[in-house]
Amino acid sequence: MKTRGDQEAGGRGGGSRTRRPGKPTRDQARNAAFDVVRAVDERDAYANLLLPRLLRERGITGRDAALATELAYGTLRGLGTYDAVIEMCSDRTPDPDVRDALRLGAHQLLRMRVPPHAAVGTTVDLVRLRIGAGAAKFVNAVLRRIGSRTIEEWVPIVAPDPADDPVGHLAIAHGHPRWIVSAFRDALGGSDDLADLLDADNARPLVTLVARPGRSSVGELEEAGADPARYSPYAAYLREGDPGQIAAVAETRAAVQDEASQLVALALTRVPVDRPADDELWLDMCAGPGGKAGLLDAIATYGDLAEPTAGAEPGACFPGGARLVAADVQYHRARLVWQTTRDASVVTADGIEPAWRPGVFDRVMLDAPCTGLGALRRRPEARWRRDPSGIAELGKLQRRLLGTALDAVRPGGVVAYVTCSPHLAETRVVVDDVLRRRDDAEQLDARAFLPEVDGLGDGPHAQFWPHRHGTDAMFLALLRKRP
Ligand SMILES: C[S@@+](CC[C@H](N)C(=O)[O-])C[C@H]1O[C@@H](n2cnc3c(N)ncnc32)[C@H](O)[C@@H]1O
Repeated sequence: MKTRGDQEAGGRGGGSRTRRPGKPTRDQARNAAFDVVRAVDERDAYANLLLPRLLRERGITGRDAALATELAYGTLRGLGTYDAVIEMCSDRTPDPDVRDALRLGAHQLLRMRVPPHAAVGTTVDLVRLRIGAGAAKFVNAVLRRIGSRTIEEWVPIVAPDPADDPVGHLAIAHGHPRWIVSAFRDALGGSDDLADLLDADNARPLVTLVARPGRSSVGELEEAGADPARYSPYAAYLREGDPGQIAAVAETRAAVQDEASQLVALALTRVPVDRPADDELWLDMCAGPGGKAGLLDAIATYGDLAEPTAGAEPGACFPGGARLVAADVQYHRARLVWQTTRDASVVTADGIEPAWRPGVFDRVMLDAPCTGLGALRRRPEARWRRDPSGIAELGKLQRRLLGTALDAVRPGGVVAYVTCSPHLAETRVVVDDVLRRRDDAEQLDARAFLPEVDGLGDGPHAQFWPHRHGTDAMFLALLRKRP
């Protein structure tokens, strides 16, 4: 694979080298994608924030914008796989900017339908202009080697043998860090769809909208071009177009919200709590930026206006008239909640040093701070930024917050413990630990409050999955304070 001749052509070696970051090339899409990949690598930029800005500023639209997006996001998702192939095809460690260009070229060669001569030629042109002639020669040589095989041929060469190391193999084959593959395998609990999950994580999620009841309707979103969703009675899928252009979204009567986020909030409102609805007091304890609070606020006020779902308990639709308090420890996030909700009382408050008296709430939503491993498909680079070292610290915070959430509900009241992560150390282990230490709470079968959704696991909690439900991998446990 590696030849000595490449050594001279490689990396920084000699030749005229000009570095002109941001200098436009005629290939605007590749230029923008390169800038995004560089910014993510060099200064921890967020691709999903930077790319739309670059496209706007440079007037890149239509097919070019779609190409830039696929190039940047696909390259970032597949970094682990591409780096393994690049290493096999290079005789030296490329400088960071050269490596980013190689990653971009590798993505085109291995996962896009770009003809090989175009993938190599355009990447070499970009490197010549942006980095230098010596680097361009090196990139040309490495990309030609990469293009000599398909991704299916490369994987068995660069990945561990699946028989010896199935997790290591999947990590390289599906572009995920090994520790995340291992955490997903544990959370799936022996089912054989781990590769499907990793594939789903590599696909761009559908834009899902929520029509907040009493303020908007799925019908209104359908008129704006969305399709009714699979599970949530308040959700609609927007297959194309900018959600910000929809009047209901612009007026915060509707919003972009993953379907599982809607369903976990809805499940909390469906648990009977044996108190007149208009006496009920609800708390969203970690509410920022306000997605779930926006839906809870509307249901608390107007009620669950959807047709009762087949299999739902009679009277399971909340009739409305309750009050919601929404809290977040960060002032700027509490402000976002205030902008999203209409009737809720919003406070900046620390859930572990409660600003409220114990035992006053009927329903508490605890959407706990977590690793966010369940939403990796939303941020292409996120999987490479996370590391497992924070999980123990987060676990301590999650346990304390769940303890104070249980303290906050009155006997007979209910707590929804939610994470946007399927990692067992953030989900079942936290719930089991907290319940083991106290005898005033019990776990309900959360699946019973989501009769419209199957495949949520063995219970009593409910675990959503991107490959099964098309949602984020959201976890829900429902805990009742014993009367
Ligand atoms: C997963 S996010 C919540 C997302 C939100 N429920 C939604 O649907 O938009 C977790 C939130 O918890 C907040 N948080 C972290 N520690 C907290 C604490 N001790 N008390 C209250 N909020 C906290 C964070 O600021 C963050 O906004």
